[in-house]
Amino acid sequence: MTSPLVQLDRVRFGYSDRDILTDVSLTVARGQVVAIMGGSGSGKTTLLRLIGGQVKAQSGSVMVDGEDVGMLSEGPMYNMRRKLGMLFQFGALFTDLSVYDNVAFPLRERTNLPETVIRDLVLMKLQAVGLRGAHTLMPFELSGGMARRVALARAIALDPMLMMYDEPFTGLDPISLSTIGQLVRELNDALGAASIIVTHDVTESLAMVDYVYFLSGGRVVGQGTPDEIRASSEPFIKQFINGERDGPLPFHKPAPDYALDLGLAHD
Ligand SMILES: Nc1ncnc2c1ncn2[C@@H]1O[C@H](COP(=O)(O)OP(=O)(O)OP(=O)(O)O)[C@@H](O)[C@H]1O
Repeated sequence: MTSPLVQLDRVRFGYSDRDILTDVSLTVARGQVVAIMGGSGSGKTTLLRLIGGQVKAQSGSVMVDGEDVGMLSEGPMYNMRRKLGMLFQFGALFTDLSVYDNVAFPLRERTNLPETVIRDLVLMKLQAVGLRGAHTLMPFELSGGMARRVALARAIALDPMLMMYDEPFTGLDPISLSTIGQLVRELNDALGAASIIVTHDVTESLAMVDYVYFLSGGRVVGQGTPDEIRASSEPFIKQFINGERDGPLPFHKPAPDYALDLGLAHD
């Protein structure tokens, strides 16, 4: 059996004295699309940053394509990052560059390919997201959904082996949202890559991912295939799936007594 493309083993990470992830283990196999879900501030984006090598685990290991990301020196780290594609919620396009030049940007920055080859690659990537016909447009001429698709074409320009998406569905109308969801799946399969999606969008992601991890309190508190997740009786997973405001994940952050805080309490 080949080793997983991404493997986190008992990872602990915190900012200064505050632990964000206390003990996280997960794997992403080649070909898989995996969703990471969890409440706000549960450390989902931090997890992507650990995989991308922007931050280092304080204990445990983060392996990507057989390499321990926390141990890489500058050169090997650069080479590893070159194999990653990232698309963030506000991964804005360069507003003064055309759609074409936005997608060409990483190819010009990171390769020595001649312009004729870059042209073919840009048009192929735009074709893959259905926007070859929009290559002369400027970002201000695009709808939100189109802009997201161009950003997606730019993120896959270098044929990454691992795509990471942070809230790719946020702020999109239902049609654009499902288009992006299907594209994430199609591009993953066409590239022979693996993809990790951080999302709150349960319905959309269960329709297109292979596996889901739920994060809470610095740990993985639930995991499974979409069918297993839908059938789960775990209170945390049910709260998430049903969009219940209160449950194991409390709506209220711990706070002083309300009446006391409002100055209404009497002795
Ligand atoms: N650079 C930083 N320095 C200190 N604390 C940080 C830093 N970045 C994030 N945090 C804190 O770490 C915690 C986890 O943040 P993270 O962005 O990983 O959560 P998240 O699950 O992605 O949240 P959301 O769904 O709200 O985006 C948050 O409480 C956040 O305030």
